[in-house]
Amino acid sequence: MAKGTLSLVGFSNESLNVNISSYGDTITVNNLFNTVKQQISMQKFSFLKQKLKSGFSQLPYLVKAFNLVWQAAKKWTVIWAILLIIQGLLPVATVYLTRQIVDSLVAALNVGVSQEKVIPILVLVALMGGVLLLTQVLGSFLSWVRVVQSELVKDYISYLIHKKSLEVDFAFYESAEYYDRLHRARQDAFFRPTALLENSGSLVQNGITLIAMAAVLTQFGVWIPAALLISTLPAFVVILNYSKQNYNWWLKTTADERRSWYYYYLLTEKDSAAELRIFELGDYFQSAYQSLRRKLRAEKVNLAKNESLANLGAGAIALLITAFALTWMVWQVLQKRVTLGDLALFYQAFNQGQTLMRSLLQNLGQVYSNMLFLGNLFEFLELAPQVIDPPTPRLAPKNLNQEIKFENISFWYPGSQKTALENFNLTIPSGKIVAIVGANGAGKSTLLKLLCRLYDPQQGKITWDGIDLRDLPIQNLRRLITVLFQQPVDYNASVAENIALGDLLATAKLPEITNAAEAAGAAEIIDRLPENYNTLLGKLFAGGVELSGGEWQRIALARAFLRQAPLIILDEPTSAMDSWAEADWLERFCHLAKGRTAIIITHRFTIARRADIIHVMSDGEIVETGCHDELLALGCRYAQSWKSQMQVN
Ligand SMILES: Nc1ncnc2c1ncn2[C@@H]1O[C@H](COP(=O)(O)OP(=O)(O)OP(=O)(O)O)[C@@H](O)[C@H]1O
Repeated sequence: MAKGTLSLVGFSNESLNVNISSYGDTITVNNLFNTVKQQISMQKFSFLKQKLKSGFSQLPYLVKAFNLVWQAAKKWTVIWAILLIIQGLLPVATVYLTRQIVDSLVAALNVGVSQEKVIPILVLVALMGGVLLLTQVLGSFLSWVRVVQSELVKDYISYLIHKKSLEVDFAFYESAEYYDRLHRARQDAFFRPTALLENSGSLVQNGITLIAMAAVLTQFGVWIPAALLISTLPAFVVILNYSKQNYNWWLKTTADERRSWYYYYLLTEKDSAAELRIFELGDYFQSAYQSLRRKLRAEKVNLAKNESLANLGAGAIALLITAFALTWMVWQVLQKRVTLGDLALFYQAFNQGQTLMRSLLQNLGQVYSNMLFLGNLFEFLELAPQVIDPPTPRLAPKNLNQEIKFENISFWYPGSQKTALENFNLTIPSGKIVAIVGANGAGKSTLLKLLCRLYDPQQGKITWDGIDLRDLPIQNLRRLITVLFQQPVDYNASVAENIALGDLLATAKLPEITNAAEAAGAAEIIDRLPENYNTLLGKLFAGGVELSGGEWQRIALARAFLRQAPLIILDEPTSAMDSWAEADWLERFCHLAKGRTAIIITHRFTIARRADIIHVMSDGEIVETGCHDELLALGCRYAQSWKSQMQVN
């Protein structure tokens, strides 16, 4: 086939002529432009539609934000709205009074100054003074109202964020996405709703003043309010554009921002202070922080520079239009078509109108920007947990009478490819001490998390005396269990409070607290403290006393023991204890656990040997079961590990 060349030989608005030379024909593509134009306008239209759609999609947040502010500060919001309306009308009064004063002065000067003429002028001046004073007074009152309102809103938002943080699944805390969301939700959330309200308020207030000013200006020509509007449009486009750009930048940099916070935390907190010194990691993390900040700062500064330049351009256009309108008005005065009072009124009204228009558009831009940011807060507040109460819960048992059963459980952590437990079966008989031993990563702690319903298994079920755990109200189930976690929390509070936190429902008295401390082997440690049970623990607050790892562990054990739950789960309860303390503790524990069911997850065979039943776990499966002697006789994993631990000891 001959190769053809394609050349453009001419075009008009309506048609395009294309010559395909090898065929010697000139093909006129009639109405091609029309089609292209249509397509462009369609594209423009759909772009505009998209913009409007994305703008409108933020609108529900406006309603939600108002609702949030309303819930937080009803009375103050009403006062605020009334003040705004009054403040919106006051500038118009000022402009009118200015005209009256100038015109009365000109008239008085023309006919000669007399008492008759001066008194009304003085009244007008006094009125003007009154209006200005009222503006000041209302302004001050309004700023106070805003402070009250925003403090109430801040606290209400904290409440909502805390409530949601407690409500979401435990799994959320293990995803970076959750932290990004939380970071975004709380970073600006405290001031955005009030800012949104303030912007909307100013929008209304400025709107009222502007409409009144526009009405005043219309008497000099309809084109003047139109010129006002046009002069500020470029600024509006700049505001909208940069609000979106700033927001997108903020979204994009959340992970980097969080990482910089993390470095900041490592550099300033106690948890990392020792390692940073010993391994000389200070400079390393400081330079990591600085380089991240440099990158973020450069991007932010660049964005701000472009915004300033765009604002400068928009300001220049506004200035040109103002100059034109003023020149026209001066010309009108010279032509004696308007009075000097009119010129004063015009100047004031146009000037104020332009400032108002700019701030009105700025308000609109800020409303838009605040809505974008608030979207994150509302998205966060809408996170729905998966581990929830059943629609028709079963009556929660008071005790464990028969057994807990893991039946064909398969479980993998959200986002993980590897199954932590596969087709897993286990029975925990009531009233027994059951030890679970096994290598790191065998799945021991996972059992604990499933039992407390921090997660639900993907397959199979766990039953409590035959009742599926998912059929019980979560809170009731958790009240049946007391847990000592592998890394318990060291609360910076008094010893008594640290222990009492184990069961707030029981409002524990000192005798119960001391009993729990005795059982955990913590009583002697507490007796040595300066104020015994009233001693403040931790170094976060003045006067606090620091404990060793093992001492903290015993306080946490006491907290777990305080809760009179039928099931006790202990995850590595003696990992921070010396062997003497461990033997002593074990004695007490076996006594305390009598009549209750206990699951002890441990690497220490000295603990495991005291259990009624020992399960050996490996790779998410139970590989051996029996009491200590039976497992030794079996001569497999347990027996080998026992021997090697005994040799080491
Ligand atoms: N939050 C998590 N997300 C993804 N995988 C996890 C998570 N927690 C644990 N795993 C994985 O699940 C498996 C079982 O972990 P688990 O913590 O139950 O082990 P373990 O027997 O308690 O170990 P250790 O004795 O070290 O405490 C491991 O392979 C671990 O890597």
